[in-house]
Amino acid sequence: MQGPTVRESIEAQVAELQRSPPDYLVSLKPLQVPRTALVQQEVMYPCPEGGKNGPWELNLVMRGPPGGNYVNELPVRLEFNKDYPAAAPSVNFMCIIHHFFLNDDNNPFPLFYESLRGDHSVKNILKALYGFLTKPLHPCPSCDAKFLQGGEMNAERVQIIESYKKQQKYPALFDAVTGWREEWFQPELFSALASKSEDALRDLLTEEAPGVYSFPLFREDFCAMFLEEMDNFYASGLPVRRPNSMNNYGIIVNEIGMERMIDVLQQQVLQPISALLFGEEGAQLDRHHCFMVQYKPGEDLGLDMHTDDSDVTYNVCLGKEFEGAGLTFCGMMGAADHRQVSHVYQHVKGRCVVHLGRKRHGADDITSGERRNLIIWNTSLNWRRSKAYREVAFEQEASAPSLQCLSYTHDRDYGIYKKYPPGREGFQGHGWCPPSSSEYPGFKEEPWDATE
Ligand SMILES: O=C(O)CCC(=O)C(=O)O
Ligand SMILES: [Fe+2]
Repeated sequence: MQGPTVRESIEAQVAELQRSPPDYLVSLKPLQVPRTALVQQEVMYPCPEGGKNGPWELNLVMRGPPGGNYVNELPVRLEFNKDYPAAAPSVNFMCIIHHFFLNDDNNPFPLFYESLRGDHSVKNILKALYGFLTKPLHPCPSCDAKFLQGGEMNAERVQIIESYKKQQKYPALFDAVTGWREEWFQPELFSALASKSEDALRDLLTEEAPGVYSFPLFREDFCAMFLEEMDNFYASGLPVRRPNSMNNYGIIVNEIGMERMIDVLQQQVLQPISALLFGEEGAQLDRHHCFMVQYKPGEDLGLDMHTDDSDVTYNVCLGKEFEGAGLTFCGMMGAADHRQVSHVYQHVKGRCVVHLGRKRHGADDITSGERRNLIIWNTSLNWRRSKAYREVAFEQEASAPSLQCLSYTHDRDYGIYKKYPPGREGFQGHGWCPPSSSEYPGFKEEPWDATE
């Protein structure tokens, strides 16, 4: 007689947990086969139907102890493979969390897995995770202090979100249980998604340039409502987290309570489009960084050429009225034409542009009015683990870069061609691009001490 399969043994544990969940478990989804699997360091997709040999993923939501620093709902994913239970599942926090014992990818330090002492039952892992949210993994004065510091950062973030709950103008924008309303979307997009037809979706996509697509996303009244909510947050006086070091204006919407709502948008709307357009990078979107940028004369005007720390980027224009502010695209990071201009996209309110994060792009200066765009940087766990992601090959550039594609934050030859924008002179001499093996014939590096 055969014993239970790995899958059956995990499912039996899930059923038991559903029957008698610990207090800290908020919800537990059924075990499922992920969209992608990593085979021999390459992303393979889709996972074999039925998932007889794994991998499997278990998605759950839990919280830390009452009165502690992790009282918010925390989505967690456990990834199992066929070597379970000998091999522990990998644990991923699928959300923003500040915790000293998590690495940059939100995976617990190896010490966490050691603390399981070989007991890889789901129940024991959840118990250990609850402990992880309660006390330092490694008690010593230095770790105690860093654990507390991470915890306080987390609690401060949660506190801002909680305070804003009472002041939201449009609570529907934060209600991930009801989710995204049909009337917020451009009707043709909603119908294409509802039909689940790839052809219908494809018909809505305009290829603006190689690897750059646009499609109708939000209705104008939704854009207006969203902007009103952002202005309402600014007026609340609560601290605003800026999108990145290059933006003095704008806001990370995941920091004001929209993170779970963006999860829903990612899975219901962005995922099918990404899978259609970008078979590897977009096959399985797992996490996101979502923010609104804003530009107007007298404030930030545009954004230097760059690549995003995103696998698939969605960028939708919310308004208001403006002139200038094109989005200039160049080549893919590492490609011979990385710094050759490819296309200048003109934003249209409600319309979304989608591209790989590794496509070099920059926002041209606005000349009048005000522009606000909502940007979603999507990342894929398996794509980031793959060899293709980790080992970017840099080809030799064929010729000098297009002037529009030069980046003062990235390039070693910016000053050879252009004057640094006022206040940005300090970047001179700090560029890394192109790497020395990729220089075009006749490449000249700007000197460290050149002034203008
Ligand atoms: O302003 C835009 O439309 C693009 C901004 C952007 O590329 C970014 O924030 O990464
Ligand atoms: Fe960008």
